[in-house]
Amino acid sequence: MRAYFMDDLPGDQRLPHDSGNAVSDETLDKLGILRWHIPSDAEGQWEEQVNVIANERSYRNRDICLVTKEGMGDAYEANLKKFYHEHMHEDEEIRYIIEGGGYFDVREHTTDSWVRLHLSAGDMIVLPAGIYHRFGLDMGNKSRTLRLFKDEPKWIAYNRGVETESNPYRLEYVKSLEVSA
Ligand SMILES: CSCCC(=O)/C(O)=C/O
Ligand SMILES: [Fe+2]
Repeated sequence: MRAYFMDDLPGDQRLPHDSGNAVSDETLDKLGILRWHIPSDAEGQWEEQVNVIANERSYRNRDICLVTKEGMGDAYEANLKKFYHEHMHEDEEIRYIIEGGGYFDVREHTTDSWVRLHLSAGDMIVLPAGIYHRFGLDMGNKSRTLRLFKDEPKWIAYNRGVETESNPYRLEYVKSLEVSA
């Protein structure tokens, strides 16, 4: 996984948009982002390692999300738009990339700039509840991603806005940033 500040220049969102400023592990830790690399081998041994993390962190449910034109059919364009719209969730966003790749962009709170996390096969991340983020494909146009959940699989996105600013999970996340500052 590579982490860097985005350049915010116009152009295809699937391009790297790399400003050349890398983001340190310390910054990612402060943002509350957990990350691992577990090589995605054909024998499926990766799943055993993912299961260890899932058990430790009580992730009881899972599904696979295939983000491709073929996988999503008529819903493809609408889903891509939805995923790339800045939002937060009331649960952690736990993702393991089985195949392909993509960008998880997260907001760095002190500057409100986008930090781009470029994930490829074998990368696993946990985004904390309440963090503003978005997801987009890279130029490979494909991601097969394992999604883990503490409870039943669900996907509820709260788009950034006045109302979401007072969401209790957002407030709790903002408070956690103050404590770690
Ligand atoms: C690659 S998983 C689909 C995108 C998603 O679940 C999400 O919440 C993006 O922020
Ligand atoms: Fe999300």
